[in-house]
Amino acid sequence: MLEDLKKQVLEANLELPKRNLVIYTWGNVSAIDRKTGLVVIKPSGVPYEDLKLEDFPVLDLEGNKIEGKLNPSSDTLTHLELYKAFPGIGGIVHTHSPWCTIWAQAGKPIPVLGTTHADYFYGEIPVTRKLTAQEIVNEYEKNTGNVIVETFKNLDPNNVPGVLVSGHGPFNWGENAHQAVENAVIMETVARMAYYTQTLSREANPLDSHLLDKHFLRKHGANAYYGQNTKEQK
Ligand SMILES: O=C(CO)[C@@H](O)[C@H](O)COP(=O)(O)O
Repeated sequence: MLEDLKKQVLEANLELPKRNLVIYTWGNVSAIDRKTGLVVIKPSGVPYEDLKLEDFPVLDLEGNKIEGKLNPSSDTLTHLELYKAFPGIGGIVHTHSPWCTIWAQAGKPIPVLGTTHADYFYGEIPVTRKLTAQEIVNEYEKNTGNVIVETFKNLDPNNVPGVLVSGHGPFNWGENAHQAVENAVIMETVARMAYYTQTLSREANPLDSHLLDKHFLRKHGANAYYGQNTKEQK
């Protein structure tokens, strides 16, 4: 089981440079086994081309290292806070992919300007508030996770599988590491499309809520709570 999880996380990490989401050793992917609560994450600072299965640190949700010689990613505590707060997710990815990072640095959420976005994210892609000086100085990575969880207090992370950390970059998640990376690739594409849409037309408006429902629901099923609009449709 743990070996399968390591294989999944290795493959998902190798997708990041392949999909042009990272350069050098930027970014990281992790996954969790919900039965044991064990997390496998990319080792810190290792070039993607040098990653080997035996390199992957294994931790518990409190951050105690169970296995692995190398140090876990510097973003580990952020991943762990998200696994604790979002029980439905099985994999997380963080990158500095350029288009999402541009929106994160501008401190702006990505509006739903088209059906491509609506197929994967039920609403705008939110941006967190900035961390306070205190939150940066003390437990920065843990607080980065906390500010993401705070951003989702009225949002379902299963319906919006990503966020922009203000001044930093994107975090995405999914049922497993592969789906988390797929959501990261899609969010990077949507970020670029939204940037150019707004450049072309300052009047570009967020999608009509019925169209948003239609596109998101037909892909993700009508069981989850999607807000007032969907209830009106029933
Ligand atoms: O967000 C950051 C740095 O700001 C990280 O994503 C690094 O880019 C990768 O760190 P490791 O996972 O190698 O520790």
